[in-house]
Amino acid sequence: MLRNLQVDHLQVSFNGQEVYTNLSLNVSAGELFAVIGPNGAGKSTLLKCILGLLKPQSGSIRIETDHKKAIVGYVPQSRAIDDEAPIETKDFISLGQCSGLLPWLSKKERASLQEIMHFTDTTRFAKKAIGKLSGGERQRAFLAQALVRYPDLLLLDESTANLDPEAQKEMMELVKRVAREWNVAVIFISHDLSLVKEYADRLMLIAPGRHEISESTAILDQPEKLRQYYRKVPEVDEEHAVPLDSFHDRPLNGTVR
Ligand SMILES: Nc1ncnc2c1ncn2[C@@H]1O[C@H](COP(=O)(O)OP(=O)(O)OP(=O)(O)O)[C@@H](O)[C@H]1O
Repeated sequence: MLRNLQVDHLQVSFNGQEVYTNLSLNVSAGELFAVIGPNGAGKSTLLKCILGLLKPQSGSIRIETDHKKAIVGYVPQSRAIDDEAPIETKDFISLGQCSGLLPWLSKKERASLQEIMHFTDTTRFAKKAIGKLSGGERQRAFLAQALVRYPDLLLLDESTANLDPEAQKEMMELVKRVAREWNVAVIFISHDLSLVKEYADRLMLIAPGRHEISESTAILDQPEKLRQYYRKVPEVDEEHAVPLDSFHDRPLNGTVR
């Protein structure tokens, strides 16, 4: 389990252009932390630094867990997949495991694959080619792939951006259960402030040259504050909520963790 993600005094620039000069934050187990801000603010750059894909000019990132090596799951916005890619969804999800494709999985890995596919409701299209899935189904498959190793930290980069409101909410309900029931720390980037208001515990607002952390989502009700970050303030729609029944009864035992 994650004890703490600590980002200290991060400085990142590209070709002499500063993205941030001194960015610090910490996220704890079980928390849903949102990162919001306009295009080009540096949101994805932060996730890339946490994933270790990008080396900051200075600063540090510590992922403290109660075991040896932190496991980080990542769900992208949407990734182009060849329509004809000859890989079934179950094999695609299985690629998130250390051993890769299904035939090589250990008994324990198979059990966790089965559990995660059940939890994410991907079992129903397990045999369908990944390239033939709808946008919503594909995002579920990406989420499942990010979960099969039971991550300590889950990063979502606009992972619900192309989904309809109901599918967005279904995905976020799953993510919330992962956070609360497994004590996983979640950082999610979104341009949908209604979704952020509904799901985030805390958030970071970021724009070129400035950022701040808010301890609650109440800041989203302050247009004058949002105007400091957005040229055009996105709407926060209170009526965004879509009722969901089916996702609350799906068990998530984590027995094979
Ligand atoms: N590899 C790179 N080389 C040069 N510049 C980069 C690179 N990656 C990001 N940038 C620049 O850094 C800034 C922040 O980019 P980033 O992708 O983190 O923004 P973002 O907030 O995620 O934007 P969006 O909401 O559009 O996804 C942008 O000005 C971008 O052009």
